[in-house]
Parts: sequence; C-alpha cells; structure tokens
Amino acid sequence: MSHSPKNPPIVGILALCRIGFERECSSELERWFGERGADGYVKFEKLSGQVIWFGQSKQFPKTSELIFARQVIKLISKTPVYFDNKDRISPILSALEGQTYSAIYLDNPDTNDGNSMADLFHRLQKPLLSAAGKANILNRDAKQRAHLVFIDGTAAWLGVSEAGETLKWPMGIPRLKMLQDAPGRSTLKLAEAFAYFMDKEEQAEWLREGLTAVDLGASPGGWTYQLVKHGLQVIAVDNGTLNERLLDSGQVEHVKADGFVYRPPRPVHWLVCDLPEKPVRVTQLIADWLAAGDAQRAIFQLKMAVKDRLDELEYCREIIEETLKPSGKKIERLQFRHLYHDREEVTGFLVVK
Ligand SMILES: C[S@@+](CC[C@H](N)C(=O)[O-])C[C@H]1O[C@@H](n2cnc3c(N)ncnc32)[C@H](O)[C@@H]1O
Repeated sequence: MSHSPKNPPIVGILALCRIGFERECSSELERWFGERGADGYVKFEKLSGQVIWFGQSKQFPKTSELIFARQVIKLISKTPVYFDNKDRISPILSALEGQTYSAIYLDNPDTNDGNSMADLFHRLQKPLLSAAGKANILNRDAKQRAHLVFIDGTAAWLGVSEAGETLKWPMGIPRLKMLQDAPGRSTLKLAEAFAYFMDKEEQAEWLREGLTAVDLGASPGGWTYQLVKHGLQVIAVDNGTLNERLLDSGQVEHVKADGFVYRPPRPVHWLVCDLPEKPVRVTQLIADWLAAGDAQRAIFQLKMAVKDRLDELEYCREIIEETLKPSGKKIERLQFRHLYHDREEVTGFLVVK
C-alpha cells in the first residue's frame, strides 16, 4: 500500500508588505494570532518589506483576512535555504524532497534589492521546474504549492500555501495596465479595489450599464473614468475641473459642491470617495450615506496620516457599525485593505443591505 507523504509542519508565517509598513504588518499578525491564543513572536527589519511570525498555531490567516500583508506564506523551516551562485537548484530540491507540490513560486519582497531578482528568477525558473519534475516533487494534483521567498541571491525562505490562502497575483501585486486616456494615475487605485474586493461574477453584476454612482472628490476624474469605462452613470462632485473627454461621454454630470454636504436626488448604487480628510470624518460620511439608503456600496480612501493606523482603522470600523445599527441596514461586507497602489492610504469597502 502506498502512503501519501504528510504535509510538513508549519513553523510560522512570512508576510510581504509595502516597504515602510513592517510595524503595522507585524502588529496585525500579533493581534491575529493573539486573538486565537497562539504562542509566537514577530521578527522584522525596518524597510525590508517583510515580517515573520514564528510560533505554533492551529490556524493561519489567509492574505485576504489581513489589511497590511500583501501575501502570506506558511513557513516550513525556521531557517532559510542557503545556496551559492553555482548551484541553487540542488539545495532547493533537497529542502523540498519528500513532498509533492502543485507548483513552485519564486517571490521576493518589494524592495529595490528584491526587485533586482527578476533576472535571477528568469534564469532559475525553467531549470528548477524541470529538475523538480524529474525528482517527482511536482504533481498537478498536490494540494500545496511551494513558495521560495528570496532574501537575496544566496538565500530564500521556504513556505507553502493552498489555493485561496494567497492572492492570485505574484507577491500580491496586480499588474494593471495604465490606460492612455485615463486622467491621472490614481485611476489604478479604484481599478485595483474593484479587482481585489470583488470576484469576476460580482464585478459583472455590480459594474455595468444601468447602474449609478456618485464620486466625491472626483477631479481630475481618474475614479470617474473607471466607473464610466464599466458603463455606469456618474455624478462627479468636486469644485475642481473634470477631464473634458469624461464630460463629453454623456455618462457624467459634474456637480460643483462640497462633498461633505452633497446628497443625490435619488439613491445610487455606488458611492466612491477620495476626499483628502481625516479617516474618521470620511468614515462617518460613508456610514451616514449608507445608513440613509443613499447608496448600497462604497469604496473609500482613508488617508492614514495618523500614528497608530491599526487602532484608527478599528475605530473606523466601530463608527460604521454604530451608525448602521439604528438604521436597520445589515453590513454584508466591511473590509479595509492597504492596496498595492495605496501609499499612506488604506482603501475601505462597505456593502449594506
Ligand atoms: C486626491 S484628489 C481626487 C482624485 C480623483 N479620485 C481622481 O482619481 O482623479 C482629491 C480631490 O478632492 C477634492 N476635494 C477636497 N475637498 C473637497 C470637498 N470638501 N468637497 C469636494 N471635493 C473636495 C479636491 O478638489 C481634489 O480634486
């Protein structure tokens, strides 16, 4: 009788994050494991773009459960795999031996050093996969995928994941094309928010002709552009100017008004908001709109120029819950995410019914 090999024990997790956000990522991991009574400790270097939690736990977070982690990988060794320039493949294969994996992913933190790894990955990928195939390490039906997170050209952390635990994009970074006619780069933030918060079916249902939106703080029109591209009718609220082509589309009404005061004549499907104000004030505005039934769904930016970003987001969550409670509206989705295209900001997604 043949025995299938047991999965290797998990000794911790490695989380990739935006460079400079290691403290937030590490506090978030400590809280996540702390709430589940798991014993462990975090380790990170400033500006490394990665945080490691070592410890024992029955549960591990999926990337999508966290705000500041771009990708989360379960570590199967407390030390990295070391190799030299001449032979990287043999040490990797001996670390993977005894298990089968459906794929082997090569990742790196999003730092300048990390990014110079592209050339190495290009050279390594094919020969590594071919050698792993010959050594019977690769098996399309295996549940786990192997991840090698390169620290530099001489060492990599070895981890595993299962489908649904990590984001579908390598290193959690979506490759979104900047469209030539889009007014401004911040259009990519809303494009990424749509792709991150909604699956394909939800996007098809909620981003289509016949639906309506209000865009608060719309100028020059990057977010309005995304909504128009999907066929929605948009009321763009801003005292600033709006891109001419958007105004000519027949799908945009430009309202020059204060975004904190404006309300639409009829309820809309979407509220999107990019107002440069304190997180608490923006959150209260979004919660008030949805509690009043002026919109059903919202995507909003919170400029996190505050000291403790995690505490601030916790407070924002409470504001939303407290405001919606007396309205009788049910929160279907409430998520915060530090998207790849966000810098100091965090993006919120709220759906009520
Ligand atoms: C970061 S920009 C928005 C960029 C926009 N999302 C885009 O993709 O093009 C912020 C905008 O908020 C507008 N703004 C600031 N305070 C406002 C207020 N109280 N009411 C309406 N708009 C406001 C500014 O005029 C500015 O155009």
